[in-house]
Amino acid sequence: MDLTSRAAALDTEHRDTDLRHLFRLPPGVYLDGNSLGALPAAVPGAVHEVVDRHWGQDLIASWNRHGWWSAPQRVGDRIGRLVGAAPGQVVVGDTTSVALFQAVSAALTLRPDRRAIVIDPASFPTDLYVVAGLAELTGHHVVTASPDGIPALLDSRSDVAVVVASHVDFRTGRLWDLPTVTRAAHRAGAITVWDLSHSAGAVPVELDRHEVDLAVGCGYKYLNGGPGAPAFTYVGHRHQAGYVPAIRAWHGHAEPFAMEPTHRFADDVARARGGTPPMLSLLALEAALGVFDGLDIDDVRRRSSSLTGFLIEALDELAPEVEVVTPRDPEARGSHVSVAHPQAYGMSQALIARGVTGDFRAPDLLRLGVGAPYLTHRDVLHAVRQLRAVLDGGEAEALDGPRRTVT
Ligand SMILES: Cc1ncc(COP(=O)(O)O)c(C=O)c1O
Ligand SMILES: Nc1c(O)cccc1C(=O)C[C@H](N)C(=O)O
Repeated sequence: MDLTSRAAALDTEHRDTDLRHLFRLPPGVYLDGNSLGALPAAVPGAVHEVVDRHWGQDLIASWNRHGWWSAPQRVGDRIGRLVGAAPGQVVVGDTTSVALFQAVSAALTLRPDRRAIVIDPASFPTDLYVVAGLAELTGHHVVTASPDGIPALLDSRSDVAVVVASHVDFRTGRLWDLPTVTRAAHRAGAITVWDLSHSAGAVPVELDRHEVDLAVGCGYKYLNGGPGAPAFTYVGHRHQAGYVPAIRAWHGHAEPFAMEPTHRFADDVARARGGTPPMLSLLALEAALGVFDGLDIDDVRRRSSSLTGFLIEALDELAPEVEVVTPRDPEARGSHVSVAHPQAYGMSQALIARGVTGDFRAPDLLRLGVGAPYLTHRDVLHAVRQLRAVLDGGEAEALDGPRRTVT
């Protein structure tokens, strides 16, 4: 079957999970949902309501009347369903960087006699920076290891307090073996902190089932919460009593309105709350999560695997000169596909000019993110055909100048 017919057949096979009607999509093909997810159609109205009625009319009463106060945990539970966390273990509020700082700092206090933090050196830079800064502050030392090397490393040392790793590598799209790394960490007596930014809303995580300790993740990628949407933090039930993050803010106090001069942690996951959350963004995220109502994360995953698999197939057939660096094994792949090419920057720019938005990651990667609910196999094929045209027309070479991109 040719690629056009395959795309049509696969779109028919996956028609139940085609949720494009729930999004506002501009013309073209958007392959950057792993950086900023598309706009769910319900969000503009919800934000208007929050600004106009909650803020504009009801003002301060909205904290109770419109459930502002309970939103971090209410929205957290909705994200929890997507990452395999039973209610009462997820809160939403800070940026991912701050959430990670808080989670790692709390993990260190759970293992006070250990001096090492292990982190994947290929982590998203903010994770490396946060961990390095925290280690400097506390006198811990940082040891780097790729997730597939972490179990062996842990078997050889007894000083590791925390293991920090991303479930999906933001460059290659490699999906790491979370259960194996988590089990190895537990054997070694260490706490795991997973960054789920590139898996939440795209890949099943099953946090409770795998007894993950702590996790954080972005709200604006596959969860489609919008630019600057707050991040989430997961604190497994068994760690809640001992969860003591470095920044003790008043929304995490046992009795915030007692206005006591000293901090006392709430005795549930509310203790992971920070200061006042960004309410407009938080409620935009809540509206965006409506896309997943009635949908199981396994349904999203099936669609995503089919789309990324077909994307690789089309690249192999139509653009064999680019090197697919993302695993071909669907079990080892997140929801984006990256290709390496010396002119990847020019390719990304030429594709954008043709209405296909992916992104460039230095030094030589073109990343194609698949927000499965709003993409079709036809879209994916169109994108690869545009890439073929870019290569044939020498467009990548022409545009491969200074790399000024911010995305
Ligand atoms: C794995 C990972 N962690 C964290 C972040 C970002 O953190 P923040 O929301 O603080 O900018 C990103 C993307 O920007 C990411 O890909
Ligand atoms: N968070 C971003 C931002 O504030 C500006 C530009 C891009 C981003 C991203 O999300 C990048 C993304 N985490 C990545 O995987 O590269």
